[in-house]
Amino acid sequence: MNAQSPLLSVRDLKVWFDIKAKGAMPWTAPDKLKAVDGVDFDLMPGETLGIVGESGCGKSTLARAIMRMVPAEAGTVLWLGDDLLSLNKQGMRAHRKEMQMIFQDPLASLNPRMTIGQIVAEPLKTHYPSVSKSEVKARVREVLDRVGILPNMINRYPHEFSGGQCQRIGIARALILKPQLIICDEPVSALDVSIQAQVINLLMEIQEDMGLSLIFIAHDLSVVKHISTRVMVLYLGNVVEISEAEQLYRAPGHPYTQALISAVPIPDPKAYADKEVLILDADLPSPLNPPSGCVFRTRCPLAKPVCAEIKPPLTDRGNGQQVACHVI
Ligand SMILES: Nc1ncnc2c1ncn2[C@@H]1O[C@H](COP(=O)(O)OP(=O)(O)OP(=O)(O)O)[C@@H](O)[C@H]1O
Repeated sequence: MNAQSPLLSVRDLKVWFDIKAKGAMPWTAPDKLKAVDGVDFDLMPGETLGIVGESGCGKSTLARAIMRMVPAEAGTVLWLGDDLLSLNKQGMRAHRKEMQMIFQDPLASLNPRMTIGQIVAEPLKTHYPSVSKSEVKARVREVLDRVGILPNMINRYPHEFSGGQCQRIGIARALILKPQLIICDEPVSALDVSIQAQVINLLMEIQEDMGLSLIFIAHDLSVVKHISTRVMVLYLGNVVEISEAEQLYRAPGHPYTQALISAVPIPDPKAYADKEVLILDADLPSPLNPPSGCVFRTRCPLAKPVCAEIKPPLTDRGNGQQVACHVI
């Protein structure tokens, strides 16, 4: 067990969006779309937490709520002891430089009218306006070099780079403020498989060199396996499992994690004959009207009556595994 204090502690975080039904009268109250509905987790210094789950389960919304890019309905986000959700703009600004984010579409996240030198320098200039021009230039060259972009490219524009290079530039922009946490929201989903591995290896090297913590969001379980210390599985805005990565892949606890793991392709085609693939038959319910009790129960092959009545709490099962399930 790690005796250090967490860098980040998220407790009962809820992000609900107001949605007006089509054709609803102006005076009718909006429905609540529960994108994130009571998420708890800790992130330790130097740890990489993978977050996985189907499209629409709330991964990006969770990341954006931590960064205060969307407002939370309830909960706390303790960052080095301060609750980010109760800070004013100025208080939040002081912490923003400690936590950075990189996004899925590398080209779209870079301003097309700025050179890559200007893009990478911008956060440094914004947070430290008194830093000299020569110091900014030196830092920009240093971080570009660190991510494998030649410093003589500094005056080029984003469209002159490939997707993988644009993601490296995004990483350099995140690194220039020497953050303690980088939240990576599907950073490799838009890249070719061969380039994905290069970007993941780069993130792992940087993480180790700088002692950074990473939150790494992906659809693909095989992507997070390589990079994560622990993996958190989300389903309809709820955490169903948080486990040490090795444990999660070897012996997934929650029936939903078991289904996700069973669907991961394996390199040896002969092994497919013995591989049992669990198919989730019913459709993903709407977060506008989530099932009562356990949100997974409508697709769960093991569901019992209690699952419709009581939401199962996330409980420690030993071996670094926490699972929210009445049955397992
Ligand atoms: N600004 C918004 N207004 C209304 N609903 C939203 C908003 N942002 C997200 N949602 C809804 O919240 C739910 C969670 O979305 P989110 O993008 O966080 O999921 P995700 O797991 O990141 O999905 P993906 O893997 O496709 O990116 C979805 O039902 C989505 O439609």
